[in-house]
Amino acid sequence: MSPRPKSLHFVLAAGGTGGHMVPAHALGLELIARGHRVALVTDERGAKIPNLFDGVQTHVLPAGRIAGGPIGWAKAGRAIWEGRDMARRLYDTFRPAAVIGFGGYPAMPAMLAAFADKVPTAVHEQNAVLGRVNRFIAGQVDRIFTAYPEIAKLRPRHEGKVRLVGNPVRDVVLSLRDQPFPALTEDGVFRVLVTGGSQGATVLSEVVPDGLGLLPVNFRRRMQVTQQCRPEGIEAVRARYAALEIPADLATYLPDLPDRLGWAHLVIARAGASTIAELTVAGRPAILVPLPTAMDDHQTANVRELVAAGGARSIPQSRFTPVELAKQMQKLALEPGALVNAAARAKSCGRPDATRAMAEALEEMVGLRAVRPEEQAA
Ligand SMILES: CC(=O)N[C@H]1[C@@H](OP(=O)(O)OP(=O)(O)OC[C@H]2O[C@@H](n3ccc(=O)[nH]c3=O)[C@H](O)[C@@H]2O)O[C@H](CO)[C@@H](O)[C@@H]1O
Repeated sequence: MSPRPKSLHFVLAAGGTGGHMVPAHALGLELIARGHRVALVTDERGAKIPNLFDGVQTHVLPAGRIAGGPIGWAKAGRAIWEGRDMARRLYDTFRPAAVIGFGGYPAMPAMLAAFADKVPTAVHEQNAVLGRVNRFIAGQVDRIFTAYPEIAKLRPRHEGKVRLVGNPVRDVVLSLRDQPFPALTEDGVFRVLVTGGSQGATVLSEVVPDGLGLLPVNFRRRMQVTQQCRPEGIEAVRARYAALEIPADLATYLPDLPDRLGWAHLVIARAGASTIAELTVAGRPAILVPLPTAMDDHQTANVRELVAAGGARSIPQSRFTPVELAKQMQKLALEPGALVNAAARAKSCGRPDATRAMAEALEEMVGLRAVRPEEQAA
């Protein structure tokens, strides 16, 4: 056991989607539990996500999106510069030992300020493809934490600073790992969780109810659905499930999603990085529909490992129809043993140690603890 490190300050900088904020939050709690102090830098959206970072000092920075031609770039440049100055003022008083970026545009000014102030830096890449902001600053940071091994292969020149840790998930998701897969009986309830990531997904509202409606009636009668819907589609989804007589609990956001995950026999979802991390930590089989417009098609890249392991099926959005969904559900849910087998395979892809590994590597980076020999070899 290494000696207890002294308390330091860490700044976490994350764009405002759940995909960036959830792993930042998990790391933040771990650092606080280890006796450190944490400040969060994000945008307006990130500061409003319910139940995250309550009690942690939060700073909203202007963040420019690099898009829209020369006028857009000039506007973005001004916002980033202004954000960088604000971050430097924060660092003057907060004195961070390191600044850790989780991607997204608000991370950019925080990282630029850290470079200017010569504060040690790290980024965490949740996806199987390096995101735009992370790619831009990869050459300058001290560590690149990744969730997928592909990143080191794609960027050989950064290999020495890449650490494969996985995606940090909430403790309540971690606790699901020790629980058995929910009992499945031929006449028992079959529970389905449908989620489109932190912003929801219209295509799931349009296709899933009709797809479930095509399943054999004796199976449909046993089904219970929890579905996260976009607000504009929620009433149509409610009406469709009522017509199909499938009990469905609908919400635009599920703050208790981890409990619902523990409850579910099958998940139908987008392929955001945290969703996949949660499925693999908990060990839940899934049918995934990667978002086709995700930057560099990163959601398609995210599903590869899990699909190859047999823990999920992936359907490209262009082929995601009620008939295709029903077909895949029959294979996964109605063939004896297939679901439990897929659950075990999903679990084999989990990296439940991500948060602790990342916190330890950060402490090592700022010189608080020695690297153990087995870590050096990893
Ligand atoms: C639309 C988009 O660009 N999505 C990107 C965004 O993630 P996005 O936020 O869409 O999706 P993720 O799957 O990564 O994360 C969603 C998180 O929100 C939580 N959740 C979701 C719905 C809900 O009702 N309740 C709830 O708690 C999930 O449990 C999960 O922890 O960043 C990820 C990480 O860079 C990327 O992989 C995604 O492609």
